[in-house]
Amino acid sequence: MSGTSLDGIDIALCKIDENSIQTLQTKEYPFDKQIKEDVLKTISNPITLEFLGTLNHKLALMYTNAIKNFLKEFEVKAEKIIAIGLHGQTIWHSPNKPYPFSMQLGDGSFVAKKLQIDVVNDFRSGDIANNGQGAPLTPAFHKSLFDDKQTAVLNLGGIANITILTKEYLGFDIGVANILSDYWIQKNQKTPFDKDGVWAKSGKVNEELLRVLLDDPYFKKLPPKSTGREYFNASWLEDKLKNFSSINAVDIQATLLEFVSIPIIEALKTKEIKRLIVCGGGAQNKYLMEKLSNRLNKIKVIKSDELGIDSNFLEAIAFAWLAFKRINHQAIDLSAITGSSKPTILGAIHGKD
Ligand SMILES: Nc1ncnc2c1ncn2[C@@H]1O[C@H](COP(=O)(O)OP(=O)(O)OP(=O)(O)O)[C@@H](O)[C@H]1O
Ligand SMILES: CC(=O)N[C@H]1[C@@H]2OC[C@@H](O2)[C@@H](O)[C@@H]1O[C@H](C)C(=O)O
Repeated sequence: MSGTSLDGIDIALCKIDENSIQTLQTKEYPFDKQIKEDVLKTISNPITLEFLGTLNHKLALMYTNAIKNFLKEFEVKAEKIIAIGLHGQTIWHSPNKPYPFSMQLGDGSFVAKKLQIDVVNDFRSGDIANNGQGAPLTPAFHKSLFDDKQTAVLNLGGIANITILTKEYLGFDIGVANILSDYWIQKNQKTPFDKDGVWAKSGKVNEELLRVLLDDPYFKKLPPKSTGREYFNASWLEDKLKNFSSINAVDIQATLLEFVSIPIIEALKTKEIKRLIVCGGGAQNKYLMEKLSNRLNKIKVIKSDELGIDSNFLEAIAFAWLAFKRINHQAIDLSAITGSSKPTILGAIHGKD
């Protein structure tokens, strides 16, 4: 799994059967800096088809090398692995246009042939073909793990997505998690992210800017809805900041963190939920977790680690599960989440031979 944060490649080795999933090993590998630049360039600039094809290959090579290292380090033979669930790198997600699509790069055939392991990728196109958003897909996995009717699961990656498991089953992309605060701290403090939310905590929320950020039409849309870096990105933020040149950088960071938490609180306030299980890198942000706990005072906010699932790897584990579903020809019903018209077998198989 490599997600919208472009911060690493998460690998999870899982043993899965119909009724259980066991995670045997996990490890994060670095995301190549030049490839990260190429992905960002692809999202924000016109590029040639040659550039796109080359990036498709470079990502495949990076994933192949990471998996090779993983197998070596944990002494796992390729022939022991039934399949790799390869999310790929989302470069454009456009589910609402007349010709909808979601594009993930990282050539699956290349990875399968080089590693001699079957690969499942392109998990989102089938859902979109059946009139769904193509995202988020992990709610189906959250439901299989935690379905006790009083739970919500929150992923705080680059984008934030929620799964609500009450009498109603709901899931959608809430909005931004770390994309904008990562950008802002990289620009102003030259560090990759705001560790534990310390910088945001030292600033003061600017209510006027907050109102402008929250005024974006995405927050007024009803689910099913999904979004990504092609919408919430550096240009989006810089555009909103045009009339706020006098605010201190640290106060902008504080406002961005508040901007992350408010739509989460809004999404949960009318729901009958007793616990919120948080995963994704943002679960490590102590200040954000503190804020959520304080504001959602009737809801117990925990990290998925407390339930035995490493919060940094829950998405990677989900894609192993999705690959299991594809290999076993099992359709997944995401109609309540993505708005798809029927249960769909998600993913494309690239054989090792
Ligand atoms: N200790 C920490 N304190 C604050 N933030 C953290 C910490 N550790 C990680 N993060 C944040 O988590 C981000 C990475 O999250 P994650 O790996 O879940 O994203 P992703 O999977 O790429 O995104 P998505 O789920 O949108 O595809 C980092 O970019 C950083 O902002
Ligand atoms: C198009 C795309 O890559 N979407 C990601 C992104 O990252 C978080 C959120 O936006 C979610 O919708 C999705 O990822 C997870 C794995 C999902 O499909 O559930």
